[in-house]
Amino acid sequence: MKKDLRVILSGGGTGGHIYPAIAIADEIKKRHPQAEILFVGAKDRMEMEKVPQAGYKIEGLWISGVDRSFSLKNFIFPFKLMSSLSKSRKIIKNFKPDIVIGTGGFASGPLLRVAISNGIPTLIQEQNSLPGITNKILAKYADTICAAYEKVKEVFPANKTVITGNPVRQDLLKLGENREEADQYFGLTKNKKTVLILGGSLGARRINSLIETFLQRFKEEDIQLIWQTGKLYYEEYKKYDSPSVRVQQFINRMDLAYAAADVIISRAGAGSVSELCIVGKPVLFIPSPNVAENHQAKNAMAVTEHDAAMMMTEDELTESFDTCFFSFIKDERRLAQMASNIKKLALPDATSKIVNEVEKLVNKE
Ligand SMILES: CC(=O)N[C@H]1[C@@H](OP(=O)(O)OP(=O)(O)OC[C@H]2O[C@@H](n3ccc(=O)[nH]c3=O)[C@H](O)[C@@H]2O)O[C@H](CO)[C@@H](O)[C@@H]1O
Repeated sequence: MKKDLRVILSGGGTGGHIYPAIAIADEIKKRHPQAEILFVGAKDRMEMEKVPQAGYKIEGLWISGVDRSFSLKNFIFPFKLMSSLSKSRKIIKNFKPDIVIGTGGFASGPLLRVAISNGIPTLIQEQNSLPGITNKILAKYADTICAAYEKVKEVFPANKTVITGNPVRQDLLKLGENREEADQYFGLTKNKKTVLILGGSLGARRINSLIETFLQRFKEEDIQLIWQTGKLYYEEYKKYDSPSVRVQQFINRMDLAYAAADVIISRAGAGSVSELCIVGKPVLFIPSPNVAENHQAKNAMAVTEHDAAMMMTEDELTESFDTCFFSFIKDERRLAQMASNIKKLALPDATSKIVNEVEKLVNKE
C-alpha cells in the first residue's frame, strides 16, 4: 500500500450521506495516518459545516438535485452541472487522488463522473435498500459498490456489489455505560424514563407536531424527552425546552443521546436504522412518506420483520399512537425483547469491510 495514500470522498445534502463518508475517512486515517483526505460536497449544504467539524477539509460544488415536478430551479440545473463538472476536473487535477469514494447525494455525481472518465478507481457506498438516483447512474461505471441490503443487487451489477452494511461512526460503536455522563450533558433527571425523539438529520415536521400534541401526556407519565426538532423547525418548538423536555435543533453528541435513552422514536433513514441496530434499544419507527419509492418504510420493515422494532406510518399516528406507544413503554418484558432482537441485526464491521475494498482497489493499480 502506498504510504501517501490520497483519497477524495464525496457525498452530502443530508446527514445520511455525510456521516458514512466521515466514518470511512476515520477508518482510512486510522489505518493510514499519512493519508491525505479531501471531501467534496455541495455549497450551502450541511456537509460544509459538519465535515470541518469532524476535522477534514472540504470543497463545495455549485450543484443541487432536479425537482421531480416542473420547477424554475430545473432551468439552471444544466449550468450548475457544467460548473460543477469543471470544478471537479480542477479538484481532481490538483489533488491527484488514488481513489474517489462516493456516498450518494448530488455532489458525488459530477465528481465521480470526472474520476471515472480519468480512469481513477472509484467506489460507491449505497445506504438504502432502494438506491438513490445518483448512485443508480454511477453504478454502471464505478469499480466497486458497497451496499447494506442484498436487494440492491437487483438494481446494481451483482458482480461488483459487495454487501458490507452501512458505516457507523466509531463513537457509536462503544456506547458502554456512559448514561450518567449523558444525563449530565442533556441536564436530565437521573433514573427517570427517557424517550429520545429523532427526525433524521433535517428533522421531521409530522413527528414534531405529534410530540407537541402529546407533551402533557408524557408529563403525566413522568417521562422526560430529548427532542431533536431539526434546524428548520427549532424556532417553532424551542419554547417547550425545560428540564424534562430537552429541545435540540441538532444533536452533535449522538453517542450521548443514544446512551441517555430508554426508548427511541425515529425516522427510518438508512443510517439511523443501522445505528439503532448497534445501539440496541427499543425503537418506534415513523418512516418519512416523502422519500423516493417509500424507501424509509422498507428500511424499517427490514427490522420489524424480525420483531425487532415497532413501526407506525404517519397516517396511523392520530388513531393509534396514544394507545400503542404508552402501553409499549410500560411493558418491560416487551421492551427487553425488542432491544435484544434489534441488537442481533447490527453490522458493526461495515466500515472496516468497506475500507478493505478501498485497499483492494488501490493495490490493484
Ligand atoms: C428525508 C430524506 O431524504 N432522508 C434520507 C436521508 O436521511 P437522513 O439524512 O435523515 O439520514 P440517516 O437517517 O441515514 O442518518 C442520519 C444521520 O444523522 C445523524 N444525526 C441525526 C440527527 C441529529 O441531530 N444528529 C445527528 O448526528 C444520525 O446519527 C445519523 O448518522 O438519507 C438516508 C440515507 O441515504 C435516507 O435513507 C433517508 O430517506
